Amino acid sequence: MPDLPAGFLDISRALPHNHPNWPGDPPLTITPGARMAQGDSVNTGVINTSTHTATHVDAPWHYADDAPTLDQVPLERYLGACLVVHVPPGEFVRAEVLSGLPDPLPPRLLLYTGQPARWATFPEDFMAVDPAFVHEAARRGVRLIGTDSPSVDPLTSKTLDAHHAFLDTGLLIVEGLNLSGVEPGEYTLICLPLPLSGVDGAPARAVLLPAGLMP
Ligand SMILES: N[C@@H](CC(=O)c1ccccc1NC=O)C(=O)O
Ligand SMILES: [Zn+2]
Ligand SMILES: [Zn+2]
Repeated sequence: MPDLPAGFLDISRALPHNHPNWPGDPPLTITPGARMAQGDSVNTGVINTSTHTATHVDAPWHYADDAPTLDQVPLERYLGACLVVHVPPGEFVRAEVLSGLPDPLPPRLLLYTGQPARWATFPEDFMAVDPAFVHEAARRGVRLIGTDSPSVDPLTSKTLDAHHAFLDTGLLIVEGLNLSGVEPGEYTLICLPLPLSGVDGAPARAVLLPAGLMP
């Protein structure tokens, strides 16, 4: 029984107990609740997670105290035409990656930087995004950028220059995608953050559909 209909791709990271998170953030935990084996009428569980676990979206409030929380971001921003781009190795995703790509670009850009499908430990060595890339993508019509990295800024950044470029341009961020095995090209993105209110972001289930299946 296939997980998804033909042509659909799950680009979400699996969420096992103790999934590693950003240094200082607790890992995802899934702990038992009720157990039928102990006489309860049902089995239940309790999930404890960072808003930034694995595949997740950042609301602008994550990086600006006067910016929208997740419930204030229209869901349609996470749904529709996108372009998956394979990025050459390096420390930062640079604007040169966009040369040779269509102008205007599709409204959503998903960056595959080579991150594996599973993080056994937190990937401290990941590609961040150069703020100039964000500005050039915005100039060419992009409204959302997703990455397989756990952040658009380097692990040790205190100034969060990339996040602030997203704030300045109004682009949205998806981090921790699982783009391993996804061919470059045009698709339709369905990215559904948990409907939490008053938060800085949320874990999301993201899939790709063949291009054109949605307006
Ligand atoms: N995925 C997050 C990582 C992050 O910034 C973060 C996550 C949890 C706790 C602290 C964080 N950042 C800096 O302290 C992000 O880049 O948006
Ligand atoms: Zn994040
Ligand atoms: Zn972020």
